Amino acid sequence: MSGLILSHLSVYRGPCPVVDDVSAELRPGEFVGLIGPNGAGKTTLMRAALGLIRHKGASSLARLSAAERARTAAWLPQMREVAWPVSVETLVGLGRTPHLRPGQRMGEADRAAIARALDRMDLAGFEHRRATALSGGEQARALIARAVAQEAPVLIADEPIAGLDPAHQITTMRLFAGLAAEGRLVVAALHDLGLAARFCTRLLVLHRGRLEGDGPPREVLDEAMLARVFGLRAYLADTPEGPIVQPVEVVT
Ligand SMILES: Nc1ncnc2c1ncn2[C@@H]1O[C@H](COP(=O)(O)OP(=O)(O)OP(=O)(O)O)[C@@H](O)[C@H]1O
Repeated sequence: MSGLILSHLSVYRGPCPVVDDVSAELRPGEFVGLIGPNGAGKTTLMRAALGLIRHKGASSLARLSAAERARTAAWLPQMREVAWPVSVETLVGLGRTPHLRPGQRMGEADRAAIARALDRMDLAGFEHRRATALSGGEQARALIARAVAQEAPVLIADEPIAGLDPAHQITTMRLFAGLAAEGRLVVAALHDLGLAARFCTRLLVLHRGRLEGDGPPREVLDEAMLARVFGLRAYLADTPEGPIVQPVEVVT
């Protein structure tokens, strides 16, 4: 299975880097949470890692041809609006495109991958619904299902649980942790520090474009970092269910 190696990755917007010299080796089997305040550079870092925008330094994914990259990495962008009035099954089926030759019809394996992804995102029974007629959270789940149906070795997701209800946030985080446990690399930008701490195996902290922390959640999420990077005071505890990180107050 593939990982992702970032080497001195920088992205400039004008004279200023919004991603500044980021290096990291992300391995198969990891569920990596990319955390940082608004504007820290998370989306820009992921897009550069995928080779979607100009950057300096290197990303192992950006070096692949477009066809190889589509088979290697599934990408779930931040914007979740579905524009086409197709069925949910057709939408999720688009995730299989990298596996098909031009003009090739989907086969049994593709249909099974679509059914698995629908089931994992709690969308069984939605197959024939029009995607544009789903609620915002249901559309978000259908788009996650499309990315999951790709069954690529790497899944990169920008705020995948934004807009989902609490139960579906947890099931999605559990699904991503399960995909990582199967040997895939999952990278997700996340704002919910509590869920990131509980489900991710590793957190990368981005602050003003720079990597300010990298390691297991309970090593990375300490009082000093939360105050400095997020301007937060949080309740931190270890429980049999995993770590609890609950923001309590803004540090002024
Ligand atoms: N096309 C662009 N042109 C100029 N500046 C940009 C562009 N896209 C992003 N930026 C700037 O780059 C910085 C990083 O943006 P980015 O979207 O990567 O942040 P983010 O960490 O994903 O934020 P959020 O949590 O709000 O989604 C921000 O200051 C943003 O204003």
